[in-house]
Amino acid sequence: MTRTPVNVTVTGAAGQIGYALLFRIASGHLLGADVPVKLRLLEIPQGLKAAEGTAMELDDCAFPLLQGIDISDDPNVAFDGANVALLVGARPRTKGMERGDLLEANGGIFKPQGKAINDHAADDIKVLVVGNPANTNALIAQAAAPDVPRERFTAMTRLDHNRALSQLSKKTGTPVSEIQKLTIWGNHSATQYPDIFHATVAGKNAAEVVGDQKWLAEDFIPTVAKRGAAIIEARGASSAASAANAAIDHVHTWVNGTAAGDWTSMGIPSDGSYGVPEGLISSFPVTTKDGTYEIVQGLEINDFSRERIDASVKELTEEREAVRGLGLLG
Ligand SMILES: NC(=O)c1ccc[n+]([C@@H]2O[C@H](COP(=O)([O-])OP(=O)(O)OC[C@H]3O[C@@H](n4cnc5c(N)ncnc54)[C@H](O)[C@@H]3O)[C@@H](O)[C@H]2O)c1
Ligand SMILES: O=C(O)C[C@H](O)C(=O)O
Repeated sequence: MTRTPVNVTVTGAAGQIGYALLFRIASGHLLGADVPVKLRLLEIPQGLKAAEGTAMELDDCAFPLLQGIDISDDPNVAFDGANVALLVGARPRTKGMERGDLLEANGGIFKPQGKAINDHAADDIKVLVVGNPANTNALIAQAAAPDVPRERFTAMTRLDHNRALSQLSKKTGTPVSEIQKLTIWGNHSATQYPDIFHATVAGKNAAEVVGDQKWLAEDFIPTVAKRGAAIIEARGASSAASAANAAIDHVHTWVNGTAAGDWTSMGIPSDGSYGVPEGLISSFPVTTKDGTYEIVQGLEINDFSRERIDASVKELTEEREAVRGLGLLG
């Protein structure tokens, strides 16, 4: 193994997603079975001891690809030389907290982290924001990193994409491996729109195979969009292993490419495609190749889809206005 190790920074490393994520990164699932990695773990001071415990366990796995683990509570150290950054740590919403308070609290995390990425990360840095509200946190970090190409800041909607695949698989009795071209549009929130109109199930149009608009509107879309809340209700904690799995999928696809004839969903800065205001970090159908991505163009958007995409984009626009009002975008 002669390759230079890839530096992967993970924030919130001592949290539950961090615990589900780090072992898979170290075993080669993020970047590939032949790519050595160095882990940089960022935590707040209270989280450092638990992060050290996780690092001890990582050592005890003797992963051949893992070439070092550094732990810090200083973003300038943790992002130094980072090639991939997974921003997982965020301020959760607590009782009595208004949406504006949540955005402001997260601004206090993602603005300095964006600046540290700007000042210290490697030139090829790729950023995935997982911590909620993921799309707007990504926007805040991006705004604080003017020297980094803006398309390197992405937000995670791959968990929603995977949830949609699984629901459609169950409904149609088709393995997920035979479902392609699903799309999540908009925000990683209850307003997101999982779109099956362009999807195929064993090569046939998914909406036609399902043939049940009522199921689509009243079952599929709310089940996918509210799945995060349903998991919290059932587990007493938000999704962790599935979120970590989706983060692995997101970066792996970004770096290694989408399969021919398929696409994935990523929260990315809009270029104005499909009427999504330029600059919003919104989920789109994308293809990836050689570490870059492109929005799938030319899809026909019917009225049913248009209404739902617009509703989610409206929410994103309001979030952007709120953080702009808090001075977090400049
Ligand atoms: N986008 C998605 O699909 C998706 C899915 C699931 C969860 N999430 C979000 O991911 C985030 C993390 O979830 P979790 O279950 O791991 O939470 P958690 O509370 O178990 O862990 C969060 C960790 O982040 C750390 N942290 C807080 N502020 C930090 C900072 N400034 N720098 C570094 N670390 C910091 C905390 O100490 C904690 O260890 C939450 O915001 C959650 O809502 C997103
Ligand atoms: O943490 C949450 O609020 C839910 C999470 O974003 C999820 O989709 O599982």
